Amino acid sequence: MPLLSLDSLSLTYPGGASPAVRDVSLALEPGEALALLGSSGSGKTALLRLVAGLERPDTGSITLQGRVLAGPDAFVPPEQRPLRRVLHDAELAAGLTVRDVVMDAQPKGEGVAHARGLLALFQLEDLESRACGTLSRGQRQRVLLARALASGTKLLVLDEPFAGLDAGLRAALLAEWRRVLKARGTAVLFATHDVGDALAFADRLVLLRAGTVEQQGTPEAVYEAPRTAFAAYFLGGTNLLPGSGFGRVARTALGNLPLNAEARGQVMLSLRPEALKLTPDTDGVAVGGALRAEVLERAFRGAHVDFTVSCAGLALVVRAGPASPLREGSRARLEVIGRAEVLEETAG
Ligand SMILES: Nc1ncnc2c1ncn2[C@@H]1O[C@H](COP(=O)(O)OP(=O)(O)OP(=O)(O)O)[C@@H](O)[C@H]1O
Repeated sequence: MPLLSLDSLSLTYPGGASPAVRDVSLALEPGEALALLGSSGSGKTALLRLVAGLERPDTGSITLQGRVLAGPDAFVPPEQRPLRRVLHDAELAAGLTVRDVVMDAQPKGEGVAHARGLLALFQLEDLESRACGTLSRGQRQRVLLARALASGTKLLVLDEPFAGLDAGLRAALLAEWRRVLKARGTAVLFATHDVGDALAFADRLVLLRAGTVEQQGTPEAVYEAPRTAFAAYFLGGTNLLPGSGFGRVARTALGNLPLNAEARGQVMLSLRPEALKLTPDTDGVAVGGALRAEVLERAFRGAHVDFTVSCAGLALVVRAGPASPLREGSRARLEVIGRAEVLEETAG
């Protein structure tokens, strides 16, 4: 049985032109980390507020551990819901020390060793005697997370939990925190607009668009088989390419391409930037299955470079290693080295 289930939830804010949440259904298993992923205004916070009991749904129901928290005939107020939340309005008493905040949130009987373990997890040991009012935003966020986890709750509801944490700390914290949540069997429902955080931290993700579920599944499943162009673009960018499917292959402007699924007739394909390979074309002679291309733009992104190239009448984004010698105006050879993903929609 799922720990938490949302069934056909809808919410329109008073004065709202359109619903913030429309007919959303999802389930969270015990110990699972589920990301609500979406751009600004897609309904992530509204969904978390519904689960926390800070909003009442217009229709639909919310069930936690078999108990209906919200529905046509039920509404459990926020303070009686067996979950911990860290939303944007979360506050910390300015005068309390970091250690006291975490100690106060622990179940009775847990001692200072338990609190220190949590402080260490969130790299707060050096700050344990500091008053909360003197902390930076990122430090406060870590205290809020430690406090939420201290209670031993089975469900955490978190809005942008990693916002305000710098990249190094974020990567270390994400991995370590995930390990601890798994060991404790704590489930997390968290909102993020950051694809990297969702892919790294979540067991499953729910992609939201204008209050509705665009697609849900494991990060791998959604990344490898996006159903729509929106999903493909949101999860890491892509190239859209029309084609004509005949089984596991489609005829396209780039030649016959292998597909991730069966397709017949006109199809729209998503071809990831990493499914394409560029090599410098020094002698102007096309070899093998390579196509001629010209580099229009080069965007250096640290770990990789994104090239926009012109090829076969298309503008394509191709990802390459940071050491690639290609520059704007370079001639190149382009090869397709990965599979194209078949989208459900036929228009881009
Ligand atoms: N109190 C409110 N009154 C009216 N409309 C609201 C209210 N709060 C949010 N909305 C609207 O509901 C929709 C969903 O908002 P929500 O805060 O859930 O988005 P979000 O995905 O969390 O965005 P962000 O990433 O910017 O926080 C938006 O169109 C927003 O303008």
